[in-house]
Amino acid sequence: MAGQILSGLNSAQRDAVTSDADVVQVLAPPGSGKTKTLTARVAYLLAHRQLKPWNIIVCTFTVKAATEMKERIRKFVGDECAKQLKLGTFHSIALRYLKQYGVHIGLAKDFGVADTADSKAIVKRIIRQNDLSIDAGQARGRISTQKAKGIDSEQFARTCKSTEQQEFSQIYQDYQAMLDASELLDYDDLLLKCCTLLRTQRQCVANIEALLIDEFQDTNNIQYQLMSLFAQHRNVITIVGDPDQSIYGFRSAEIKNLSRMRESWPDTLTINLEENYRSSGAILLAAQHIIEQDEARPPKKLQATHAFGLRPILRKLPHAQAEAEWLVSEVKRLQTLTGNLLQPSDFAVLLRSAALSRVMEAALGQAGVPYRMVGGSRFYDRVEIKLLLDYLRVINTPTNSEALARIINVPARRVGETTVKALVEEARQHRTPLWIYIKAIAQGNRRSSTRIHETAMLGLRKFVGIILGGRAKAEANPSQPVAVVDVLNLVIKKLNFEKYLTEHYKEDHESRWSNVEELLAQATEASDPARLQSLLELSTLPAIDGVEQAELSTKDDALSVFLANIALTTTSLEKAEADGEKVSQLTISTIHAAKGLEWPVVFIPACYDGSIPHSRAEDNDEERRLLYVGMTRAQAVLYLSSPARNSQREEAVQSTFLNQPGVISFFEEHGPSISFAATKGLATTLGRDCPTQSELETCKKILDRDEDNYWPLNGEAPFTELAKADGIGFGMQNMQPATVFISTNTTMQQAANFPGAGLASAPGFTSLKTRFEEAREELSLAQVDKRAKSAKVIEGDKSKGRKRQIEGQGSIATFFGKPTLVKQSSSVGSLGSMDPTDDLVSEPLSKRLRPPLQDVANRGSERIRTGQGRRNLLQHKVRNAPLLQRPSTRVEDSGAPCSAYMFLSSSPTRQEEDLTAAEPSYEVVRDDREDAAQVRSATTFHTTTMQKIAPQRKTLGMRRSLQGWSARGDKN
Ligand SMILES: Nc1ncnc2c1ncn2[C@@H]1O[C@H](COP(=O)(O)OP(=O)(O)OP(=O)(O)O)[C@@H](O)[C@H]1O
Repeated sequence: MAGQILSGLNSAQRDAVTSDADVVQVLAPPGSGKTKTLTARVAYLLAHRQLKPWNIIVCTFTVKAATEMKERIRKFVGDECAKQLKLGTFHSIALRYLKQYGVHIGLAKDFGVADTADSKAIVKRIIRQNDLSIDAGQARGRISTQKAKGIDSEQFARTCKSTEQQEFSQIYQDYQAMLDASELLDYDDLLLKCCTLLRTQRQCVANIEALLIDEFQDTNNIQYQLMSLFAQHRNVITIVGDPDQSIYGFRSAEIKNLSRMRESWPDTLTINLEENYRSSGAILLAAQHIIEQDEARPPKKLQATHAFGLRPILRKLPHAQAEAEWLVSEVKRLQTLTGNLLQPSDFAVLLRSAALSRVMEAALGQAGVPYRMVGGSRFYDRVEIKLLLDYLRVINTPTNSEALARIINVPARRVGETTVKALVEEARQHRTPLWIYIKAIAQGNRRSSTRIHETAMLGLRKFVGIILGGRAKAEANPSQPVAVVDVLNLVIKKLNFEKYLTEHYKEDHESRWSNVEELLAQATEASDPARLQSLLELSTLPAIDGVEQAELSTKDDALSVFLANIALTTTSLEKAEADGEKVSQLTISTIHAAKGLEWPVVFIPACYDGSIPHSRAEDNDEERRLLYVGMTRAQAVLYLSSPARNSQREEAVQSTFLNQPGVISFFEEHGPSISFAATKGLATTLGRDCPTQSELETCKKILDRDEDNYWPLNGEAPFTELAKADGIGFGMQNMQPATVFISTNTTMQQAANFPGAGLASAPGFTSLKTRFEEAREELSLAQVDKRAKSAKVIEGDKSKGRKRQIEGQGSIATFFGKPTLVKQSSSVGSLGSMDPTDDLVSEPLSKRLRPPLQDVANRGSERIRTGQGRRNLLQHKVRNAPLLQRPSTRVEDSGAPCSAYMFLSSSPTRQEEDLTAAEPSYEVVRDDREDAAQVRSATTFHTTTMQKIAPQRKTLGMRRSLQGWSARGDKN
């Protein structure tokens, strides 16, 4: 049995599993097998040391982790034995003890558990009753913080000094008294009371022979105390953790608990695991570089067991929507070019904030990529979004009685449930739509047979007023299309929606408001006349002789079309779910909720300041660790990206963590070329069978664009967008709403006067086409030059046949399958001592794959323009199309520098305060509240989102839009 348990473990892991030490700390970086080791140790203690399962406590951080661990242990020791383990979250184990022994500390036998909503309601009542000025949400949070520190209401009362503290202390005491009177324990109490129990009734845990804890770095003070109390008789403790992955400081997690433990048990044996079994060397190297920016952190070794693999990607995009579309095109490109070696379930999009998912969901939906949300709801399922959409639905179609009944008293306006029921029934009896019926009552044109209280009548009038106001707004200017965003803004204003969210969702109102901001951004897009027109054109069916066709117009139908798209989106999601389809799905998750998980391909979009590090984060080091956790979820391919403008159209600056000197040298600027060798490498890293070369060749033919070369590397708009501005086959009205730069000495005014093709002939205007031709020529000359140099460096290079290798990118062939350059999985490459200035040929692989620092500094547009790239590993081939950087400030023919870049946007920019980056609203709840229901399937096959209608999308991803350019590029 022991042999079976230990097989597949490395020697450090075996040492940890079989150690005779009483107290063992296994400290190790991500993917080094901590959880695997802990699981094996439990099995070992049961099988080899003959401990009884009911005498072992195993604490995990989430229910999911507990379930997975039990499953793994079951495989070693059988179902019966595994079932008897005390295995679960801290909260669930505490609850078991309190249920069984709580009477000893005066707990009622049938005490209840107050959930978050109950707790909030109690605090609110106390504040109202005492007419206090403290914000209820904050007070609830403070109570929880105090409890997490093990400070009860009486202890707090003894120490408080200021009036403000005394006020809070009063709330804390009253709150606790109310819980006690109702025989309720809140989540924090479960831990606190369990501590009290185990302190006073030590014999309750007299049987405990061993205690094991996963994710120890995220334990808080009270959990630490509980640990000591569980183990108080034998003091046999094994913990696994990684200080670099401590990301719950904002929930009072104490990273110091690790050193505290060593002080409490000086004989603690610390075992470090250094080998990473999850990620490719390149991913580890980049992640390591990021985490090492924290200088206070003790240096640690991290060794890759996989080959170097594909260098992670740090991609710049012009705006959030482009970022989402690029992401989807990369998913499809990778999936197709690897011959379906990668399935959608192999991809994860990890977000700093839940609100960021809206743009991603829309793009995935549009492309028909099935996805699921981990630990949260899809965007349109979020309460605040559903509510606002219901208002828009009723404004658009007041006879939608279903939606009307849902919102008539939300936010609460004293139209109680009984009144609503009565009104619905009366309307039904009179065969009148509910709206017509209540409007008549509210306007005094009809009397209800049920008595409606005066306050309810006021509420009803208010509601009718909002709907009528919305309708009036929608019809305000009969000659203009309905501006969906104006109607939505009106509803938000009339409902005083931000205040409503603040009052009703104390703990996460900011992230909910961010969702509202996202919906506003979407409504803004939908209000753009050009987009509306295209949408209507797409909706219009061909005329059929003899069948009368209603004519749709942007003027009257904007709101309907907006809502219909959302409805179709959600309906297809629900249908797929209802059909119980088991489809491979991409995962969208917050980084917090992704902890402990892994995927072959990981995207971390929105890497800009304000998002990560988060604008409201108090601890930047914790934000960096969060990025590190996200990056180390990736096994084979890691994409980081940042838009120049976020979804609110505000300027976004790439994350400070990624802007540090040297960081760029760990990343590619674009997605990888997927050659046969690259696919073989991916298959090796993932332990999968590789499709044959001919299968891959067939797959390749499906794609028009087999490289990540649509969006320029510098984060500006693609050439196609510029071409539109230049009138090359596109009308100005079809322009991307994003930024469009036009190098010209015309003024903004002139540009406005010369829409579309007119620009090209405006006096003094240098055609974009001309500029790009010039720039392209410059580029190709520089690259021909560079290829010649590179050919000298690496004699006999045979890579000419490769599709393209973007300048500066290490050859994929060098990453996989070439013994001289690649360490295969059997060889372990240390990542500890890389010097980026070392020479290419004589140094270890990981050094060779990094550019020299001086070149790194030169990267970006200048490098591409002049062709001075970092050293290439093998001969490269210039990319075939339009990865051109836009010409930077140039000297005009006249000799005068042309610095007056025009900045045009076809849709208005919004002025609102930055609320994009919200606290994650669906992070994993690390206690018993989390359950399987938090992983929601969201299979999508829809292609009906607003994005689909955007004309410029026709050029995206799989379709080649600039055949002429590509063809010419190929000749280079
Ligand atoms: N000795 C080993 N040989 C091969 N694979 C291993 C070994 N140890 C762990 N692994 C694999 O490495 C991956 C990561 O393991 P595990 O989840 O236990 O790591 P972890 O240290 O807990 O990671 P994290 O801290 O990121 O949650 C898993 O796929 C696991 O099966």
